[in-house]
Amino acid sequence: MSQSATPISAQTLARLEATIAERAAADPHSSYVAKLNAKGLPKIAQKLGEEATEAVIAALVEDKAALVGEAADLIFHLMVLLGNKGIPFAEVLAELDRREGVSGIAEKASRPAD
Ligand SMILES: N=c1c2ncn([C@@H]3O[C@H](COP(=O)(O)OP(=O)(O)OP(=O)(O)O)[C@@H](O)[C@H]3O)c2ncn1[C@@H]1O[C@H](COP(=O)(O)O)[C@@H](O)[C@H]1O
Repeated sequence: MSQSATPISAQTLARLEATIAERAAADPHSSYVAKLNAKGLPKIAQKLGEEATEAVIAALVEDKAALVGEAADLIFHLMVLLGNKGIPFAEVLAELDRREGVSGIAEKASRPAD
């Protein structure tokens, strides 16, 4: 892979975000994303909470395969919520990048000087 190529994981999330945006106003009878958006923000938020709980349960019962599935459901529903709120996923990634920079600086500051 060339240095400038987008990593697979980022491509996956970008593709999913585009699909969610495209499906938001589709027919709720043929699209789960459209069905959720038609029900509104409280329903999307409720589903996100349910998926988070299911992920926690899978982790606590040590079912790794189930946890992978629940984690995918959780990320998917988070992306539907962000889409409904008009927040690009890139903003979340930028916030994570910013924190990485902040903690990197804090780490350096806590190290004794040479
Ligand atoms: N990644 C997902 C995805 N993950 C989970 N789900 C759905 O999320 C739901 C969660 O399971 P539940 O049992 O809690 O849901 P449910 O009982 O059907 O839902 P409710 O009646 O409670 O609302 C299931 O219906 C899953 O099919 C998803 N649905 C869609 N996608 C992606 O979104 C794209 C667009 O989907 P459509 O909008 O359906 O075209 C698809 O191509 C996929 O890439």
